[in-house]
Amino acid sequence: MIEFAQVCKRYPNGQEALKQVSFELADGEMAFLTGHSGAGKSTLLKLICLMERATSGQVIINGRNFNRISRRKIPTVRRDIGMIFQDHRLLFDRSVFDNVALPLLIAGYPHREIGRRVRAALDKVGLLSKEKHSPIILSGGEQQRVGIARAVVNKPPLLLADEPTGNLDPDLSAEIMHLFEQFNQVGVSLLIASHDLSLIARMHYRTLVMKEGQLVQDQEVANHSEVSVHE
Ligand SMILES: Nc1ncnc2c1ncn2[C@@H]1O[C@H](COP(=O)(O)OP(=O)(O)OP(=O)(O)O)[C@@H](O)[C@H]1O
Repeated sequence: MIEFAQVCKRYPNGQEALKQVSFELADGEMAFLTGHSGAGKSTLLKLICLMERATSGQVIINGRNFNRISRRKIPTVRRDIGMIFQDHRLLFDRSVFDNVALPLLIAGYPHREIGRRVRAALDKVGLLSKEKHSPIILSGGEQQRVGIARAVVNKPPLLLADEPTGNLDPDLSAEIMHLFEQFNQVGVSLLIASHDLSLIARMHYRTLVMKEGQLVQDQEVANHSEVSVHE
């Protein structure tokens, strides 16, 4: 699903955010990405959703070489990737329904199909009864769930989350993680960037650790082995 081979990212100001990063995430796998602030987690996710381009190396997502995707094709490619942010980036002057419908409107889905899919997504995150509300009156956890419904509404095979529980208390964070696990159980691949080491430890999933732009540890949970990438 995700393949990084010797990926480097240097921003125009000279900052080297990723240095020779290589890893693979299999179809249907769920993994965490962690590391200190500035380690390169967001940059890595941005390369996967084509918000940024690699300076060198290969980024291959779902069999497609992202180095070769033209600007014109970016919106089409992004439809296969759901993105969840810490600040959820909801439109407060639109209803919950309209926020979740946005990706489908942009993709040109027919009206009736939009209604059906939005309600299915809201049902999955437990917010069907709030479709007419403005997100501004919802709690932080509910707002995050609206963001998740928006990310999954067109059923992408891959979900990326950047600090999805950053503003939430432990119970709400666990709820959001449980939702992610449910998507994973039906075959969705997930890569979740998080600072929350205690939450990650409780979850027992593969964890990629970044430090100063390098992938320094790839901790597989299945066999409890720890692989040090850079000795
Ligand atoms: N658009 C940009 N232009 C220049 N430098 C950038 C840009 N975006 C990020 N950086 C730098 O690249 C490095 C990696 O940043 P990145 O946001 O990927 O880290 P992060 O691990 O996600 O950090 P945090 O946990 O604080 O979000 C940092 O030194 C950051 O200052």
